[in-house]
Amino acid sequence: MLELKHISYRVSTPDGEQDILKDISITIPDEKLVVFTGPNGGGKTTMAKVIMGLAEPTSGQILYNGQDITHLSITERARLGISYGFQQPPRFKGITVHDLLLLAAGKETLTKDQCCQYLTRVGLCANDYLEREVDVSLSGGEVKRIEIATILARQGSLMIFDEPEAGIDLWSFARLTETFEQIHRQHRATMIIISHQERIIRLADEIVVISGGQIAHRGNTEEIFPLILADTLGGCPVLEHKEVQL
Ligand SMILES: Nc1ncnc2c1ncn2[C@@H]1O[C@H](COP(=O)(O)OP(=O)(O)OP(=O)(O)O)[C@@H](O)[C@H]1O
Repeated sequence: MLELKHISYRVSTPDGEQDILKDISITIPDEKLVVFTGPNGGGKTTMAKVIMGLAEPTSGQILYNGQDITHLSITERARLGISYGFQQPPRFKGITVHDLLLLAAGKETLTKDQCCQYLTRVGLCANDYLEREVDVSLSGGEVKRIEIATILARQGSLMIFDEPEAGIDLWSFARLTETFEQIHRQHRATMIIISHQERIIRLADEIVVISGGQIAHRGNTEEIFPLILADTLGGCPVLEHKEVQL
């Protein structure tokens, strides 16, 4: 179980202090699939980074399976089974896809068949990719899919995916959503997926709408979808009282 208690995250900007996360408390039970969604800049990625240890909260506490992990390093959290797939994954010159899968799986060897199983889940063929370097020669969508494959290879207990749909073609996306469904059905891990994609949102046990650094809404698909659909007009205080000529 993951528990965030009164988490705040404040940064200094040229315009002064800015509260990116404001007193967020949430409990995510084991084996649930929870989707964080909401408007751009709402604080979703920051939440994920705080959970993974990439950003230290200004105040509050994070518990994982009862253990206080607030001040643990990324490596220590990874050892506890927490893994995070970046919105924009890094590239590793000189490291092949096979090396990365091996590192992620924490094993001395992986057969081609095993690598193939992870890569197929994200729509990649081991024959084409295993010996390729994870460098600038790969497209954004390829790097993204390789990173997701490494998270699958890690087999952690809490997997956080940051916009897994970004840059991924429809065919690979369909396979990926099936993979999320399968992990969920087989109770293999807790998943937090940051997403704007209806198909992923519909997989969730719970949808958490994060806006303005706070949890704006929480609920299941039936409760949250109408709210998302009704809130498509947005709002801009500058334009509020003016007719815009386009
Ligand atoms: N270190 C920082 N310094 C200044 N501003 C920051 C910092 N980190 C995050 N922000 C700001 O905090 C807000 C929330 O960012 P975050 O990336 O968490 O949003 P998000 O909900 O994931 O957005 P998106 O849907 O666009 O990915 C944004 O306005 C961002 O510019």
